[in-house]
Amino acid sequence: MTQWSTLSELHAKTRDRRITDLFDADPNRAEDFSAGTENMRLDYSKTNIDADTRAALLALARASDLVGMRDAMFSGAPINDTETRAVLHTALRNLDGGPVMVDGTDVMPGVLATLERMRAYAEEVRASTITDVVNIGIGGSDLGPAMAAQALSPYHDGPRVHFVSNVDGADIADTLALLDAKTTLVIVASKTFTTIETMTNARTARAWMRDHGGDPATQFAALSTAEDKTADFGIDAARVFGFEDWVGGRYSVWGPIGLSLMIAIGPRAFHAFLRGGQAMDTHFRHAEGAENLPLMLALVGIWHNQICGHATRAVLPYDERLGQLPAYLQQLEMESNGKGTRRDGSHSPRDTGPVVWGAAGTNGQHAFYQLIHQGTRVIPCEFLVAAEGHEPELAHHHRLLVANCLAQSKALMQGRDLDAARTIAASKGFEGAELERQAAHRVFPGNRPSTTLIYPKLDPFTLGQIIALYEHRVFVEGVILGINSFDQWGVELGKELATSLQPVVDGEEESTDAQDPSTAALVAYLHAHRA
Ligand SMILES: O=P(O)(O)OC[C@H]1O[C@H](O)[C@H](O)[C@@H](O)[C@@H]1O
Repeated sequence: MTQWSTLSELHAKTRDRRITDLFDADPNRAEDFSAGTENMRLDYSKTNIDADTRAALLALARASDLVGMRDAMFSGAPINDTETRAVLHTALRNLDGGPVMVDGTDVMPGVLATLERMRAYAEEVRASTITDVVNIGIGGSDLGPAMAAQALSPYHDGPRVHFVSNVDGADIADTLALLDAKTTLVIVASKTFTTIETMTNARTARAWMRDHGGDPATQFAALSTAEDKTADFGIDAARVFGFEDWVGGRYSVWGPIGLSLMIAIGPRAFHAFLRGGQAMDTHFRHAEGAENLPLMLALVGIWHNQICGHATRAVLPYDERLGQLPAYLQQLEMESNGKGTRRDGSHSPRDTGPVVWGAAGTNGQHAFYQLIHQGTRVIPCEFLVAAEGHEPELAHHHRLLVANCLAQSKALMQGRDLDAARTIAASKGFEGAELERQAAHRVFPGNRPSTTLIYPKLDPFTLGQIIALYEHRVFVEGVILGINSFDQWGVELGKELATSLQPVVDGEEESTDAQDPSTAALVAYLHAHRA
């Protein structure tokens, strides 16, 4: 019997049991079903996982050759095997970890030299008259630094940073409207330096700077693997920060793509951020079985998605400054593991990466938690919360925030039964059939699973740990599912069709028979309704 069928059988046997009964049976459950590093704790005790399930999940990981794949990744083997590339974002934070070989060459001297150039340039910008930095990029060249810049706003002591990603002119127009071209630095962030949204925004920013008294020759920098293309754009090599194709876009915040973050928080804090990522790498490589945080987070994910069949997972940071974490994780998780084809070319026999969504608490409570508590679908929830905030004078806010976070996972687990609902309805003065009807609306099924990641404070080191934790979680899930988590062929078709549709939308080419009738009708509407 395979590990998958063992797990399905365990699920069939245990699906109706209450999580609260597991706590009654094991007074030590909260400890037994938590994993941690020295400063961070992942509590997965409020799930339906028991010792047998966990053992079967760990056996599944072992049978997937997780250790072999993990070692292959860290050692620079070309595990991105549809693009024949190594996967070495971990090298960007391998500050004192020794050589990392790709094709017989140690990449660490180059990584450290680029980091030193970034440091020197960041210091130069921070000491200059630059007041604002605009990072123009999209996808992995935007979501990481934008999320991290918001997460670490208490550490900002440099110029203000802004992020422009959307090709919708509204994005760049609204951003530039606030800025002085003479004191603005534009950073064009694009791994390929061909992405149409980014290049369009970069050209618009360049024209704006010229027209408003700035100097694009000195006030533009570039972050890219394509240094020839940055030269063609007219950016001096002194302000080009390169990286190699073994850094995937959605894994790139640790290197040059993090330059805007480094300018905002300073090289020391950026260094602490890298140290946090490195600490999680060390933990991931050495912590055994159930002690291993990324492994356990991944196995909880596999249990909920592939075994229990819950199609989505909600990421719910009770940390306002992690408000962009769900969007960041949407790319990290869904672009990495949202694939139906396995490494060997076969179709996956089971569902792969789940839909990831969410928003910062407590705001979500007043919007979509209704469905999480009483809807017909079960949505595993992943809570994140810090023991301490950054505003000591507002510690009472933080205590309220934490109380809400803990209350939600407790409510999801415990629910409220019909008797309790009847008591509430009776207290409102309802009687008879109306009492029964009113009570039915006040029942919470409960038994809804959640995890809680708790950490001391959202400082640069901790943020580094959190991001690396999720990166390795995605890696583990990908290995278990047999997926290459490091390519993204699914974004190609839309890009190609956008290129061929552009002249039709522009009106330079007729909409031909090659166009499906729906698209042709939409194009006709566009042409009829624009000035
Ligand atoms: O950094 P760039 O080359 O501009 O790419 C930006 C983004 O666009 C692509 O479509 C990919 O789906 C993303 O993985 C990537 O992060």
